[in-house]
Amino acid sequence: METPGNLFVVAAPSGAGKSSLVKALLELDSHLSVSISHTTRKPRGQEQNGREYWFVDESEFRAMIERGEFFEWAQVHGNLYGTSRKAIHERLLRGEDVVLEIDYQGALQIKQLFAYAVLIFILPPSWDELRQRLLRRGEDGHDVIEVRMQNARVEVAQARHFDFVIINHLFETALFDLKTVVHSQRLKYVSQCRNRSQVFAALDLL
Ligand SMILES: Nc1ncnc2c1ncn2[C@@H]1O[C@H](COP(=O)(O)OP(=O)(O)OP(=O)(O)O)[C@@H](O)[C@H]1O
Ligand SMILES: Nc1nc2c(ncn2[C@@H]2O[C@H](COP(=O)(O)O)[C@@H](O)[C@H]2O)c(=O)[nH]1
Repeated sequence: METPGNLFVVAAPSGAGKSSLVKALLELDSHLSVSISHTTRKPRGQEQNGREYWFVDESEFRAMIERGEFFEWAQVHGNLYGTSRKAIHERLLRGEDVVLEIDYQGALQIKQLFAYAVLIFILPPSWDELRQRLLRRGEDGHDVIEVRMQNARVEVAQARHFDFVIINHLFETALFDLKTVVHSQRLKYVSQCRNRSQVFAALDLL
């Protein structure tokens, strides 16, 4: 069996720029792929089923929970989101590196399962800039933005549980920081291999 690939988890308050950073990272790094989550949220304008998310209704999502199909799931901003086993298990087993773009609750669940996962938290430079980014993105209405701004206070307080914190002020600087974290983890990879296979064996994932 290959040694399981690296698992990177990127979390941030909504609007801090994690999707933009991960997208730019994927364009630079062909060894990395992103996990597609399931959500009960309705698709935004250009979003497509199976590209940004697998969009499902609540009964389907809850049936997946019952069947134990998620590595992690959480309620975020009033909707359900989860990472299915199917989304990442095979790829990790093939030794591929995978990045999850999920909230802090999911990130902490993943760390419990995969101790070697690298948790990265993206911070906005200020509350004001966070609100401006949500407004400029133009995808969410006023009420949704207010909920996300309130939740951001709770989310940012969790940054201390993460392995790395990156401030996304200048986009190119933050992208450089993210690339550096990914590369440094790959350098550590060899010493962790045995431990990693043991984690997979303990979870009956082999
Ligand atoms: N460094 C930056 N400076 C200015 N604008 C930025 C920066 N990074 C991202 N943005 C912009 O901020 C907006 C929010 O970014 P993005 O959608 O990537 O956030 P997110 O954290 O993934 O949010 P969500 O969790 O809601 O998906 C986008 O319009 C993006 O272009
Ligand atoms: N715990 C999980 N959180 C997830 C997952 N996929 C996305 N998310 C987080 O939800 C919010 C809102 O996302 P949006 O696309 O509606 O703006 C954001 O923090 C995402 O990171 C998941 O599978 N599990």
